[in-house]
Amino acid sequence: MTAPVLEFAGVTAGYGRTTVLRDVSFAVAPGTVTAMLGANGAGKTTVLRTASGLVRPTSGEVRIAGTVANRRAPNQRAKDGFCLIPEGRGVFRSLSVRDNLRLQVPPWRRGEAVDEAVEAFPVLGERITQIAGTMSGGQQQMLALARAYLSKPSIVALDEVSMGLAPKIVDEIFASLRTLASAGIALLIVEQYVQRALDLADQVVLMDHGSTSYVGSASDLDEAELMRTYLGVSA
Ligand SMILES: Nc1ncnc2c1ncn2[C@@H]1O[C@H](COP(=O)(O)OP(=O)(O)OP(=O)(O)O)[C@@H](O)[C@H]1O
Repeated sequence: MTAPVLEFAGVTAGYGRTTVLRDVSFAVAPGTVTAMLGANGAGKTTVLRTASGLVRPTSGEVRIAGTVANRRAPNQRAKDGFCLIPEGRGVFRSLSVRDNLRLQVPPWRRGEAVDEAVEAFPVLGERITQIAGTMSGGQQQMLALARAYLSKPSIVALDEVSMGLAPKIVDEIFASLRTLASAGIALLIVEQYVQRALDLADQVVLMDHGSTSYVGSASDLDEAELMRTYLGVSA
């Protein structure tokens, strides 16, 4: 069987003396979409930061492509196939769209990279010479997704990519996420639009006060469990 692209095995982690994640375990299979949901402060961003190497576990293991990654630095994890798109994007704001795309790939791929990205993300084709920082938030987000697409990672983790965007733009972002998924890239999505995330997801991880309260298929998810996690009420 192929190893999960990302796996947490009993991970406990936090900031300084503050423990945020407690005994978190889940796995993302290659080419699948996982939605990580939970109330504000439940620890979702901390999971992504721990996966990317910005936060180190105090116990448990983070594995990327079947190899223990606890001691691997963020740039090494990127080489191992893990790509994080943080809240607030990840584009070079002072460079053009074209240069943002070209810089994402090694020199010998630069010629084809722009065409490849524009084919998958046509919106960028109309703006290829525009300075990234002058584009709208949604367009910049699309550029960040296109950059991720070009680096051909095995998994892209996304933190609230639709934050603050108009609904029509959010639709476009979700269409782009489908493009990534259909290219065989696994996704780990932290998203405030719960229903949209569920529509895309194969698996759901529910976070509740730093622990998982549900890890399983999206279709088996009990609505009462979801309500409990978000609202702290028993339905
Ligand atoms: N740098 C930090 N130092 C100390 N505590 C932090 C730090 N960042 C986050 N925390 C704490 O960790 C807990 C989990 O935060 P985290 O951002 O992971 O949650 P979240 O589920 O992503 O929430 P939200 O949906 O509000 O972004 C919170 O109690 C938060 O205050």
